[in-house]
Amino acid sequence: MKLSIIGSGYVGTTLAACLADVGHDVVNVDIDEDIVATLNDGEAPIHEPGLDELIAEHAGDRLRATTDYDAVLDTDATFLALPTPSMEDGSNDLTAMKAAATSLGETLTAKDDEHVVITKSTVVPSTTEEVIAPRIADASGMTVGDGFHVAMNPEFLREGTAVSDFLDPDKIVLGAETDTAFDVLDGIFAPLVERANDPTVVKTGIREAEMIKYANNAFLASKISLANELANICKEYDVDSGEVLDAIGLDSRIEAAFLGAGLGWGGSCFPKDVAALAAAARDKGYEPKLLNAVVAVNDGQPGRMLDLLRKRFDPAGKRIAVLGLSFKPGTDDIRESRAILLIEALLDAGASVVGYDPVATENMREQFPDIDYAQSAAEALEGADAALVATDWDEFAALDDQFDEMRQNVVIDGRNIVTRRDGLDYESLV
Ligand SMILES: NC(=O)C1=CN([C@@H]2O[C@H](COP(=O)(O)OP(=O)(O)OC[C@H]3O[C@@H](n4cnc5c(N)ncnc54)[C@H](O)[C@@H]3O)[C@@H](O)[C@H]2O)C=CC1
Ligand SMILES: O=C(O)[C@H]1O[C@H](OP(=O)(O)OP(=O)(O)OC[C@H]2O[C@@H](n3ccc(=O)[nH]c3=O)[C@H](O)[C@@H]2O)[C@H](O)[C@@H](O)[C@@H]1O
Repeated sequence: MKLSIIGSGYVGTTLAACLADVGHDVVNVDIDEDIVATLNDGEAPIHEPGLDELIAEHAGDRLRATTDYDAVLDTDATFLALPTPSMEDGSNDLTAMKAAATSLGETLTAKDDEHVVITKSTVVPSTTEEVIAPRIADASGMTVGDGFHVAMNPEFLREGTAVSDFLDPDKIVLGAETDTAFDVLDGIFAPLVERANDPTVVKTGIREAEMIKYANNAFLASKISLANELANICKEYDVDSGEVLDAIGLDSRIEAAFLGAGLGWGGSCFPKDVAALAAAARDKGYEPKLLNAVVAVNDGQPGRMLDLLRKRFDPAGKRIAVLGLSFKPGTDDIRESRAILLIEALLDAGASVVGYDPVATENMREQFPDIDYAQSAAEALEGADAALVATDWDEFAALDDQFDEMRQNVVIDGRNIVTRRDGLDYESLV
């Protein structure tokens, strides 16, 4: 099939490369000329394992990019993969979605046959039908179900494993209200389903599809916060939380994934999506008590880590190494990284901070240009009074002699990853 994708960030680019790889002709439309040029040069505009290879293979053939919305005219369906960031009150900022819907509608006036518009972005229930569709209709002069159709296909990929998550998903959720829209969705995903490891295809309504995405992320974030709360209680009773969480994860009703206790969840999605779901609930007069608590537990973890440091000494004037700056291992993305909160708190307390991360240093330097950055964990530890471990990069598990170069031997581990050994004043957050 011929497909267009508006927005070429983490999701749009992965979607484009993977849909080209399963045999579709794909064009990416983005307002960012640099991204378009990079894609047309056969390179990935973002860092994701496997993405460079797919783009190099298909660019100029089944995959191309442009800033010109007219490219959608030669396609059967358009995905909207635009950012939906948080506003002050937590609700979605739909500026990009609205702008793209209007541009798309204006373009579709020149299209003779029916077109299907698929929301890929994470949006609260009713957005596709009440915000996106009316804008396309107004700008195109067409009506939903006659000229164009809308659908919703939420995305569950994780950063760092985006390509493999997309090509081998647990489930594919297709939300639509018309047979035409379902037929097009079937045509798009059939080659992927055939190639993947037997994913379940969930066919549902548009609002249900929108909600499934939030429910998925809210559940995962809640699971981590519950693990953190249990681990915090374990710590009060000198109980090994790792053993407890590993054991409960053996229960097939609980399952081991996302029980990793520690500094909590960050990234571009969990914080934004839990906030948007809570705001959407409040908008309808429902106070989301559990979601509020899930956020509160998460927000409390960095402060607990600082308390463990303060138990040793006042950080004012001390040199503190922050190991790990990205929001999780395997990515250079620092959005909502817990390390940011640690660095802010350390600077407020008058400490001098040296940060180290295998790949995220340059991104963090933009946010904190005035702290020190080390080229290696060993360099960060040299002369430091304490080390705070913020991200579970594998290389931190292998640190050993490097700790001997610290001025004081305090190691506070926010991810339970450092190998404990004699000679360290080691304490895990949980
Ligand atoms: N990043 C992730 O891991 C996941 C993100 N999502 C959701 O997918 C959506 C997109 O997220 P990302 O890809 O991370 O965003 P992103 O910020 O990486 O990329 C968005 C792209 O849209 C482009 N853009 C903005 N306005 C435009 C317009 N009017 N016309 C054309 N292009 C425009 C930007 O230049 C940018 O390249 C969000 O709703 C997000 O919540 C869902 C699952 C995973
Ligand atoms: O909606 C999204 O954008 C995506 O959000 C998450 O993906 P992502 O944010 O890339 O990364 P995760 O691996 O889920 O990690 C999120 C945060 O939770 C933390 N985490 C994860 C797992 C765990 O056991 N403990 C824990 O603290 C990580 O350190 C990280 O800060 C979801 O896992 C994806 O399914 C979803 O598509």
